[in-house]
Amino acid sequence: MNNRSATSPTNRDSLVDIVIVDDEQDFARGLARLVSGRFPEARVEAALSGAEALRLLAARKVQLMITDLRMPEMNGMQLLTEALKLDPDLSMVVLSAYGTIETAVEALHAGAYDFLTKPIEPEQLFRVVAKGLERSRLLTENNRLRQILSQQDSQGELVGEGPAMRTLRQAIGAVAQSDYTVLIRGESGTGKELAARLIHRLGGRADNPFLVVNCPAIPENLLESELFGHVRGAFTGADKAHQGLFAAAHTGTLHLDEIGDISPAVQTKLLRFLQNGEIRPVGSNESQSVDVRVIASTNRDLEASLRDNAFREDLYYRLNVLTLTLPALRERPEDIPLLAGHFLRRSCEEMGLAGKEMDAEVLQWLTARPWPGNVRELQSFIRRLAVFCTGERLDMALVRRVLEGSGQTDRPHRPVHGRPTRPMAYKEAKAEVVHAFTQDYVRNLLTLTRGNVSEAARISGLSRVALQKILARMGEQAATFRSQKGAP
Ligand SMILES: Nc1ncnc2c1ncn2[C@@H]1O[C@H](COP(=O)(O)OP(=O)(O)OP(=O)(O)O)[C@@H](O)[C@H]1O
Repeated sequence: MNNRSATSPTNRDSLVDIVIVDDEQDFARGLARLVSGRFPEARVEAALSGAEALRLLAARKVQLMITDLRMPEMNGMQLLTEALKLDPDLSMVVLSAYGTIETAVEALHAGAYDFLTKPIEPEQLFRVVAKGLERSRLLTENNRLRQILSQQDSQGELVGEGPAMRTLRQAIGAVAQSDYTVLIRGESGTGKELAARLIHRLGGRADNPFLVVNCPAIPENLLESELFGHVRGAFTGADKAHQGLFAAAHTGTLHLDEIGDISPAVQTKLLRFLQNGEIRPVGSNESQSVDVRVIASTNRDLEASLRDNAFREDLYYRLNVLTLTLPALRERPEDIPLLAGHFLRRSCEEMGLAGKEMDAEVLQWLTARPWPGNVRELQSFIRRLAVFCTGERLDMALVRRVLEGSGQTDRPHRPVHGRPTRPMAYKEAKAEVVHAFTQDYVRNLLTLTRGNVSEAARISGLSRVALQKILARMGEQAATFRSQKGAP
């Protein structure tokens, strides 16, 4: 019997499935009719044996199964066990005419969701079915969220199908098979950390720790003890011994991000580790061996640092065993549509929104932009578009709104002429010019200081906080400027 509800076939995916299992045909059909009358959104089927119920279950997603306990061949308890093996999320309700409360409790222990006793009282039946369907809806929602999270975990994928990305993926695969030190080079936001994670994940250390240290983010005098640890009393305030990141990454991988920024003292210690696999905690006379693969990355011109004696040559050669260079996004514009689509899908999933589409014009515009902040900048721009898009399509009007909101324009470069762009009130005109001047000034200053906000604050006489606020209004990050060429 197939008690379809009135829902049209095109809506079948939104139907919920309920199966009623009883060897008494009339009873099973009667119950199915009763449930289907009350729950028109459900497709209710009767199965006359445990085997038939399992076949239905194997063929499609069933939300709720109501089964009699006493049946020939496979009884209700056996069906319960087998059904939950096939689908642990299934809401199983057992029915018993003869059972005592013990049988019901036994069924609950075996994983049944609820039980009902014969003769069935319709209101009680409807309550149990409604609760079971709600449970099933929540489990489905949970699974959806879990899936999104696991996709985020495996965000590992380096998106891009152009020749540069293909070559890079091959190189990553090859490098992952070895255990040598790797140096990843590339401008800020090109995916160096992503590449480092991928090397770790594809290599023999995948099940062991992967730790990342952003070297410039840790004050210079603390970096040494953060990396190598310290003994108690090593310096003022060291009232406890501290295990460093090298020890914590033992058997795994340590990603040293922005290696070009480390002090000479840390360079020396790092070199010692790369030469003999030993570290010495600050304040200790004893070295200890650790098994760590180092993946270093930098957006700096290390060769220039060598010439300026800011970076040790011997360390440079130790690090430079295997080098990967990540291309800037403007060098591989062919990947922009794919990346944009990928980030749009992910943003919509993260915000629980239905999928959105991008107008061809928007894709063209995105592809023509220079993206000085590389993939990171593209990613945050697409996120902003997704947040502000109220409909299903991302069009150029939305792009312009989002740009205006962050004080940018859709023209790639806007020269400041010191005069307003259209007839307007004095106050408004002045605000526009000041706004444009501030943006150009801050961009210029950060380019010159290579993204160093403290130095930019010192030169400009603005506070760091004020500078950060201006940057936030511009939708920029200081890191974006680290890789750009500037004087000196
Ligand atoms: N090819 C890519 N595919 C998908 N996402 C990417 C890709 N490249 C970069 N991303 C994303 O862009 C963001 C920036 O990447 P990542 O942090 O790896 O860059 P980076 O080069 O290490 O930057 P920085 O030098 O500033 O530390 C991350 O969210 C990352 O997931």
